[in-house]
Amino acid sequence: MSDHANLLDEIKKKGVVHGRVVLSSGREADWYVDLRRITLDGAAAPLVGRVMLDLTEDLGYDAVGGLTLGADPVAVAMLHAAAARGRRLDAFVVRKAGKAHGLQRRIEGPDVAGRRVLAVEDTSTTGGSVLTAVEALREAGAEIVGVATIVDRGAAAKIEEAGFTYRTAYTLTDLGLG
Ligand SMILES: O=P(O)(O)OC[C@H]1O[C@H](OP(=O)(O)OP(=O)(O)O)[C@H](O)[C@@H]1O
Ligand SMILES: O=C(O)c1cc(=O)[nH]c(=O)[nH]1
Repeated sequence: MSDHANLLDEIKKKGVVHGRVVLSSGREADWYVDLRRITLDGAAAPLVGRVMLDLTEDLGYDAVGGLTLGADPVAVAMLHAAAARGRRLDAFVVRKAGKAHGLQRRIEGPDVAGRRVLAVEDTSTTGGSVLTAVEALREAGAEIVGVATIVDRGAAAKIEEAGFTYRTAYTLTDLGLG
């Protein structure tokens, strides 16, 4: 089976949780896609790196990251998958709020100013989190080549309306939830 098919199996097996939940936006839902159980899973995380690289390879970027925490292991998986392919890819972490001590950086990691970057998320429902990351990246002087998620939970229109190229590895229909 392909990496894409294997990762879909892993998400269905380990990531989908049924039950009443409150989402990041404050909305309520009857199921949750817990992608941390995928991006931090020793078998699934390497698939995440390769699938997300394959999905976005044509966009031409040399740094990847997004709003902590969901985006962090996605970006790190991509960094390692790229290294395994002989390609240099840096990662960064966008803090939810600026830090008051130390170097007081909002975006941690190698500098993004003037670089072509990809903004990632594990999943996106309203697009609010990833668009917050994109705003911080723009303020820091990065050029955002696109936005990519593992699972789109309904944010595609909002992200595209904001003017970004948007890619997702899986839709809710792929997961049997659409
Ligand atoms: O598209 P949105 O409506 O913004 O929702 C999606 C966000 O929700 C989850 O993170 P969460 O806010 O739970 O925070 P965490 O990553 O710190 O756990 C997920 O990782 C996305 O970042
Ligand atoms: O909208 C969210 O907060 C959200 C939905 C979901 O399915 N998974 C997740 O991690 N966050």
